[in-house]
Amino acid sequence: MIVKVPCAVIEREGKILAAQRNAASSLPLKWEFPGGKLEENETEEEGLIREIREELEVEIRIGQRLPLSIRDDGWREIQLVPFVCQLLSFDIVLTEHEQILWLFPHELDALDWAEADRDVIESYRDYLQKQLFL
Ligand SMILES: Nc1nc2c([nH]c(=O)n2[C@@H]2O[C@H](COP(=O)(O)OP(=O)(O)OP(=O)(O)O)[C@@H](O)[C@H]2O)c(=O)[nH]1
Repeated sequence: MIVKVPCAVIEREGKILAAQRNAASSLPLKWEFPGGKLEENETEEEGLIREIREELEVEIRIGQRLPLSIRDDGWREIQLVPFVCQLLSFDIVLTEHEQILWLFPHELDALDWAEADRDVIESYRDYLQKQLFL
């Protein structure tokens, strides 16, 4: 079974939003990019907008799609689909996560990320590097 999970690399003033999963979830207290599994007939973008509303109660604008990061759970393949995003509203309310942090890209490595997210961080840094030469 393949499970698509769009997630948001949310940028603000040069920093990125990192979110800590709650203690009762799968991958408890691991850090991730907010997002979640798609519902039936949703596009990746629709699903991501819905998840960010549910989890953070904010609106986002979706930008560049980054490469998939794939994780084999044993019984399912999680395909993490990251998008670079901007906030359109700023009053974040955490409904599911333990806490969030805004970190500069070089600070991200210090957190205990979900395994699939390490590749996302790499892809995001590549993306930033390319932006510099546009
Ligand atoms: N939202 C999100 N999920 C991630 C990331 N990295 C990663 O491995 N995942 C995994 O992708 C799945 C996303 O599911 P979800 O957020 O919609 O819901 P969930 O925790 O109830 O899922 P689950 O109980 O099926 O594991 C989870 O299994 C989660 O562990 C990430 O950066 N963001």
